[in-house]
Amino acid sequence: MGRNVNMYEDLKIGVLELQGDFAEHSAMLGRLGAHAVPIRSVEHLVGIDGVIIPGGESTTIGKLLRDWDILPTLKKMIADGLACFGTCAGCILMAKDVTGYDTLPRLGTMDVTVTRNAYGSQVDSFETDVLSEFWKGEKLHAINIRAPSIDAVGEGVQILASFGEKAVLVRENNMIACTFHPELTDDTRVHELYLEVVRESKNTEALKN
Ligand SMILES: NC(=O)CC[C@H](N)C(=O)O
Repeated sequence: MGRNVNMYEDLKIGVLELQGDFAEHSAMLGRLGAHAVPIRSVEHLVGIDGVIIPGGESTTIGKLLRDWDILPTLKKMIADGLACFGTCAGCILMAKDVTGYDTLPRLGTMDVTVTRNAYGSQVDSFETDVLSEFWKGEKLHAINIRAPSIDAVGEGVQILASFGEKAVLVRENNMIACTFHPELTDDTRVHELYLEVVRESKNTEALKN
């Protein structure tokens, strides 16, 4: 489509590799020319321009984030403006409120309320087209695997795509989250949007210094 893939080659994006579909995120970043940096310990966070929290099992990823002592540092970096993108379990880990799972160790940086497994169990996983307000009503194909739902969003949260009454892709300042899995499709739009958010937060950071 005439896109210059090298436009993101200066960006180093940490991909949390504790559990889940991190490899697909790294592959997507590679397609867009950005560098994927595996994050498995707190030292790996040094020098990254953004971070991706993949889909998987939020209870497992949350526990490992806590037990491997990555959680407090990463949480602070995101609160201080590091661009963060979470898909599915990643969205759950970013949510301030998780219905019925108050004690789930998580980042809790985004002003949204989510419910885990909102559409049922693994066998109820489904694919559908959703409406993307952000891309002016163009369709976005959403793969939902034991997906959470976003039930409420705070004032500072923009809804970028929705499915029926539910927001499925949201942004709050330096954070974006979705309940589906764009990394499992050929469509690079959501990752490109994220890399633009990374670029913006990097520029804001540069202005501060
Ligand atoms: N595909 C996914 O990331 C599923 C999320 C999972 N149901 C959880 O609660 O963590």
